[in-house]
Amino acid sequence: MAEQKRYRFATEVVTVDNPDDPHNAASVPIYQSATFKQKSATAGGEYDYSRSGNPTRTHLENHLAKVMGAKRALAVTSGMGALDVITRLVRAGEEIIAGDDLYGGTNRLLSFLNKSQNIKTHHIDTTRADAILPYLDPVKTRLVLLETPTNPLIKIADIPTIAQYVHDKCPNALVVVDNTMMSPYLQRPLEMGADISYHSGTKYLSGHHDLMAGVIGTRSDDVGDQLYYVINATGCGLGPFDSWLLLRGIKTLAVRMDKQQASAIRVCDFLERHGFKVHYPGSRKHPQYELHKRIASGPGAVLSFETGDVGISERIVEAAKLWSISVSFGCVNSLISMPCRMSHASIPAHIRAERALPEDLIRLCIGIEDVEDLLDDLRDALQAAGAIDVKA
Ligand SMILES: Cc1ncc(COP(=O)(O)O)c(C=O)c1O
Ligand SMILES: N[C@@H](CCSC[C@H](N)C(=O)O)C(=O)O
Repeated sequence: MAEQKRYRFATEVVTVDNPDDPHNAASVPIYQSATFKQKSATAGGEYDYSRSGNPTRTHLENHLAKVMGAKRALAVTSGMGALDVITRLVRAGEEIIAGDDLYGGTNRLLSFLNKSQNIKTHHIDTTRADAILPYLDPVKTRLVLLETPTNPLIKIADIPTIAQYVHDKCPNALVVVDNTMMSPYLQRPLEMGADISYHSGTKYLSGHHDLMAGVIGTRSDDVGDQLYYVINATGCGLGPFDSWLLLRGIKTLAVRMDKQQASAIRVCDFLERHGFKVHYPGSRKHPQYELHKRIASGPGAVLSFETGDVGISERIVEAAKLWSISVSFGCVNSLISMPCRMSHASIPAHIRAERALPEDLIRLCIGIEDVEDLLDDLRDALQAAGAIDVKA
């Protein structure tokens, strides 16, 4: 059979294959059904029960596998659900290695696994690839979990080098990359040696903050089967309506990201010109600017910055009008937040301090509004909070 022609990402992501539809529906239908009838007691079809599989979810998963460059993709009810499924491949007594800057909910799940199942996580500085070497144990290490860029300090991990170290020393360990902040449009962990790449589909993949979803991609059939087993056993597969919404949302990923990223570069430049310390891999001042450029095709649209004073940061966030005060990112609307008070509040204050997470940090998620309006609103908020003097 002739090989199917592959197109560039922006074409592949908007082209959802649906060749078997009896009516040639242009949009994949929502199979809003819990059960599927059988022809006889013994002749089961492809689907019997939506926990085990649903045609809308299958379409989504096939499409995700294509755009992620995965052998198999699986869709579940949230990003945390995705990590829960992945960590169920770890047994009591085995170990995880993860970053020391990472999403608060991820930190919470790793702490829970430590307390409830004796699965210890070593938190290391993932900006230095060789920092992992002393912790790699061929018997104990089961998962190496990387966020890059990290949430919220936007630190970069060298995925290919770390994956090489792990696979050389620990053949049974899986390298897992949380690719939420970049999306498969900008960064492709499975092509750089990661075994599993996962996303909070709540963010860029869907793009509109109208659903919760988690997405897991793997380049191994065996790992895919193990993950599917957990999803069916625990019942966290994504429902048909949310699968449809995600399938619809993902079609515009490339255009959204191009626009959001272009505006984020402007916002970063604006903040740096006003003297703020900005964390953004699109800035030449970012200590890992070159590394990020090697492993990703763009800096994305999330940045954080420091003001030097928690009170000033609170005033900035509260003075913004166009930027909604909200957790999450990846939405078409622009968001502003204080991670230590919001998305990362579940990390105990003393651990935030140990890991040097600045309490005054403000995180911005840049949406698709007119960038001049975003800059005007940010300028007004900074001015109202006394963080800049535009007349000076
Ligand atoms: C980097 C990152 N990974 C995973 C998650 C978890 O995703 P969800 O909220 O969809 O469970 C989040 C945020 O929630 C996140 O910021
Ligand atoms: N109350 C939630 C907070 C979710 S934060 C969502 C997102 N990942 C972000 O970084 O903003 C919780 O406790 O999990």
